[in-house]
Amino acid sequence: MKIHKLLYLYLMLEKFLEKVLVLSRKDKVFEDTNPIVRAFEFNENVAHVFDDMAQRSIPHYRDVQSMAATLALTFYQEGSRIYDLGCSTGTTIALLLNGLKDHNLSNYYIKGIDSSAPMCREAIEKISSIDYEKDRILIEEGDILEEPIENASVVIMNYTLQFIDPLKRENLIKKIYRGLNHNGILLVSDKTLQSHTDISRIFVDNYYNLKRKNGYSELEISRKREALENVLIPYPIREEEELFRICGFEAVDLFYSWYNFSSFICLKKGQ
Ligand SMILES: C[S@@+](CC[C@H](N)C(=O)[O-])C[C@H]1O[C@@H](n2cnc3c(N)ncnc32)[C@H](O)[C@@H]1O
Ligand SMILES: O=C(O)C(=O)C[C@]1(C(=O)O)C=C[C@@H](O)C=C1
Repeated sequence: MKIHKLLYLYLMLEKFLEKVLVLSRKDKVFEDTNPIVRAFEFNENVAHVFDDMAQRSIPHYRDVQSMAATLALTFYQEGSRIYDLGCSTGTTIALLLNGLKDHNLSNYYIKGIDSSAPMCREAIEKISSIDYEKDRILIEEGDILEEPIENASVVIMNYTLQFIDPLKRENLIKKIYRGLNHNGILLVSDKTLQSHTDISRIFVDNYYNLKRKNGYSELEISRKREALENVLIPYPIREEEELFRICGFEAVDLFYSWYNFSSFICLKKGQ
């Protein structure tokens, strides 16, 4: 066989394998071919397809990630720690790492914490393809309610606070406030409620339209809604802002908002 024919076959095979890999990582957790999930969990099945799930279920996921990384780099203090609480597959950490490298910052320490072992494995695999000093990043399987926060200039908690027992949220935010250096920030993204139920309903309708547009069926949408009941507990935006304020943050603002999803920046002011 001629060499160019062999090369062509090789390229076709590579494309085919790429497609198989992408398809195997497609979120089918709530499809009718799979057993019903009663209560949503970040288990092996979810971790394996989480990147696809997040991109198709979280509005403007990539934009929020990149805005959070930009803000983190703006407030990062040389020699301090950056925490990613509920780091899942390490997407934010990978972005941060690339940003720190672009800015020639080398004296950093990043800690990603997640209570799901399969998520931690995915995160470790994702960042393994990036060149960095190994002792500058730690991905730890642990409970963010238990883990200490120390010498932090940036704490990121994207789409994680919504999964924490509401009775434990205040202590967690107070602990983060105490662990932050002055002029440090907490970035939080969550699904939120509006101040009036009529408006909340319309925003949720728009959210489900986005899921339909992103390829989820009615069955997948309703199965996931049921599985998330009492697992993901959203707060009204004003209440979430108030929570950050009563825990000490002197300045609280939105850095991103899309119908029923909001991203907050909370600043611990200087002395
Ligand atoms: C929606 S995902 C977060 C997504 C991720 N931050 C991102 O932006 O791609 C929520 C994560 O929080 C983790 N989680 C939930 N409760 C936790 C806890 N108490 N301690 C640590 N991780 C927790 C879950 O295992 C899950 O990986
Ligand atoms: O509320 C929903 O239906 C979602 O799918 C949202 C959401 C989230 O915001 O974390 C829930 C679980 C997954 O982690 C991805 C997206």
